[in-house]
Amino acid sequence: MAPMIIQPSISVKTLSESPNLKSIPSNYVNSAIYPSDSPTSEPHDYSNSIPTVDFSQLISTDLHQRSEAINILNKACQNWGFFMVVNHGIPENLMKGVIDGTQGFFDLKEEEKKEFEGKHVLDPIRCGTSFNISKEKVFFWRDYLKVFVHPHFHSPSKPQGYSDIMWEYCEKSRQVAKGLLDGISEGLGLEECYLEKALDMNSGFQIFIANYYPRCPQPELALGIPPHSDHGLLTLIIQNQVGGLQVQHQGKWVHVNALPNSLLVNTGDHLEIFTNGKIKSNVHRVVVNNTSPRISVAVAHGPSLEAIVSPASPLVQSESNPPAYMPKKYKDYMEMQQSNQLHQKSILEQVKIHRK
Ligand SMILES: O=C(O)CCC(=O)C(=O)O
Ligand SMILES: [Fe+2]
Repeated sequence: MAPMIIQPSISVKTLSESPNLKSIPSNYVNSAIYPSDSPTSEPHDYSNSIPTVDFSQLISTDLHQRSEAINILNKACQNWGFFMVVNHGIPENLMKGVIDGTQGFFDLKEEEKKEFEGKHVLDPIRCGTSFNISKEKVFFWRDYLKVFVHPHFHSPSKPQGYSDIMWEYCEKSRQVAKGLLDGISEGLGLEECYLEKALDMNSGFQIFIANYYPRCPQPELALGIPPHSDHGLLTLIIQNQVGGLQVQHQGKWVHVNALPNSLLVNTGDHLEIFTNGKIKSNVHRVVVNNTSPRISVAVAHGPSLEAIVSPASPLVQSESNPPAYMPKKYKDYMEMQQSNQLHQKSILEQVKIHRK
């Protein structure tokens, strides 16, 4: 008998909890549509070479230590677009609290979660399943909650205590993102605060994305999130000890084995635009498994939604290195990414200037 088709009006968490689910519905089979994206292509074992940035060195008053950390950070951005951050100062129990609160959110009843469903991609609180079910033919094995947390803080009213913990975590996460962006600015030969000022980071857009990837009976056929890049500047990710994130490096998939209590950091499309391609946004995906549900929280940091972003003028030269991206309002870019299908760097391609 052909597997049933399920319209995802319910969460994939609820679907995965249905008794005797031995196979996935056919409209979750990603391998049919994107065979090259499918998790069966073996990840490359580069995991031990993922760069690590020591945040305490980056903010050290010892100039030698700081310049060494800036060097590691900038190489990581240019060669990988991905790195782990240790000694970041975010308390372990706060990170655990965020993950526990997120579990509590996804454990709410379907009717309770419906309250936070949202209608439009610019609604400040939105939960759902897959990425964009109105555009997708095949769905992803993932439920999400997306909340705008800066410059105006929003949060779902349930579960109890989640809002406070989200607020505290997002504040701390912004401090780490600022330290990293200052270091990136300096590494590019700009003033430390150049990027912060140019992109009006005091009103910077910060979004809290909680992801739930349930156990999957046929993990080799499904995907948690397809290969994509994030829209902002930097995304900071934590997870519940369960792996699944893979990053693309030199054309190969690398499985991320996170160091305990580290933050996982991705470069986003706006860092690529701002640096005129010197730093590329990282392409990553999430694979699922048959044994343990995975929870991740990705907090993305971007320019002000009103900022019109183009390559930074000190990083372009009209003759040798002309601007390679068209100016675009960040809000319009974000809206475009969220309203389409998520696939590779398809939105960035639309602002790229192709010269002959
Ligand atoms: O779950 C993860 O580790 C990554 C999630 C992700 O890529 C995203 O939310 O954009
Ligand atoms: Fe992502």
